[in-house]
Amino acid sequence: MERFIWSDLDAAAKLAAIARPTGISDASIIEAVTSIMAAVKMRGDEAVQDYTARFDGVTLTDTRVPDTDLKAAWDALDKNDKAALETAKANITAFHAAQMPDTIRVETQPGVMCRREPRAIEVAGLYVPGGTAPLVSTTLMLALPAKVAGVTRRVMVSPPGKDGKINTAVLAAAYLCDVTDVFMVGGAQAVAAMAYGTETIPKCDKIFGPGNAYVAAAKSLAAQEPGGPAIDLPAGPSEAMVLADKDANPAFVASDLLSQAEHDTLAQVVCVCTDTETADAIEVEVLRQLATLPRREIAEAALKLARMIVTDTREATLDVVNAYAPEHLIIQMDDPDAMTPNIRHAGSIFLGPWTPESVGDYASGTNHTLPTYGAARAYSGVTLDSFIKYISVQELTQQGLQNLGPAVERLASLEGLDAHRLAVSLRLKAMTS
Ligand SMILES: NC(=O)c1ccc[n+]([C@@H]2O[C@H](COP(=O)([O-])OP(=O)(O)OC[C@H]3O[C@@H](n4cnc5c(N)ncnc54)[C@H](O)[C@@H]3O)[C@@H](O)[C@H]2O)c1
Ligand SMILES: N[C@H](CO)Cc1c[nH]c[nH+]1
Ligand SMILES: [Zn+2]
Repeated sequence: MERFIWSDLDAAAKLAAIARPTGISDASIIEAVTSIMAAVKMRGDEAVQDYTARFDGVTLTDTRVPDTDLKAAWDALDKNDKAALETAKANITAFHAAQMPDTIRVETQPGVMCRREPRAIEVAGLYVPGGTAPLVSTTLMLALPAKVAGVTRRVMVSPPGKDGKINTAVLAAAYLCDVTDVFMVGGAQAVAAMAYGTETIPKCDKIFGPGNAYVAAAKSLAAQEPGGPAIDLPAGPSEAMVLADKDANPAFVASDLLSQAEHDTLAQVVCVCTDTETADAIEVEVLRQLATLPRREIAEAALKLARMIVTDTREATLDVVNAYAPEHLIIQMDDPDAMTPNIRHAGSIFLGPWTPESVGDYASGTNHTLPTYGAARAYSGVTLDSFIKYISVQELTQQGLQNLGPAVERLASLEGLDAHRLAVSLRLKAMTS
């Protein structure tokens, strides 16, 4: 891991020390994704099939997964796997159901009643990654809140494997979470299909979910289209920042760093440590654990982008966090929760030695679809609210319009919009005639 002593760095060197990998925003990725999206817009399913053959290596004439396959996948699942999925489902459902918003009602002044009513999105497109690992858990993280929110149509896409099928455990999870439609499509072509609609894949109102650099680029391009879908958030290759002090367990810290490094060659992991000896021990542990991992080639590539930043105070440590805005922030320091109020930017926080990052990835109840690449400065991860929008409603009594009308007439006049003013004036006049 490249090492930096924070207090030795000037402002520019600090920014360089916490720079994101450039590969994610490569012009070549944007160019490739732009042409995939244009082709799917023009040629629909035919283009989706061409790209599936090119990128996933399978020729599919029908991408829809029949409902009977979802049930069969669930029935065939090992009972311990079923139990684990059910535990995750219960916790994720409980945490997201508690986020259900109520109608807000305010009488802003006498006779002027305003309210805000929640409504679920009608058609949600859920992207479940499957390029290098079948992310069974992402099915739960997207489909459960969508169902709790009341989304009518919950459309899931995921890339097919070399056998021309979606991984069975992903299909079983789709059954458990009551997904309404499943299609075997991945990458930018899947996002394009949900953005524009094809002969078989419905056009979605909003597209959700994480993915690699191609998926993330496709979502952001789709959101820029006039009349295009909304998107949840920029959720690209995974990131973790672990904060450690002299008492942190180096093996625990290393395991959290590696758990995100193994996701993608473009994943970035950063350790911020207040003690040089502990930093050394963490690096030794990273190499020791790395050697045991089946996905060590991916993790090894990601570790080339990794950073070890040595700070001398808790305040300096917090400065690094807020400047980086990590997707995951794991705090293995004394009194970790005392740091939370001073953290302005992070997707999800994991406090103390007994909270490995993996619990949030799978089953604590929080959502693992989280903002990457510094987007935590402005975005939250997926919540129940991501599947909900709000309609505002107002109703005035006669007295209400008498009270408020004169202000509205003045404001309309200030803007030179006389029809607006008249809509009030003629009603006020009607009250007195
Ligand atoms: N931020 C989050 O909340 C979060 C959560 C889970 C996973 N992730 C990230 O999701 C990603 C999953 O990536 P993945 O690759 O395993 O699966 P994926 O499903 O995101 O991507 C696979 C697809 O990428 C496309 N693709 C691959 N190479 C291509 C190329 N050269 N040109 C065009 N398209 C190409 C293919 O269509 C393939 O089907 C990882 O980066 C992981 O870190 C992020
Ligand atoms: N760490 C990922 C979010 O960046 C989520 C995930 C799914 N499976 C394992 N991990
Ligand atoms: Zn993970």
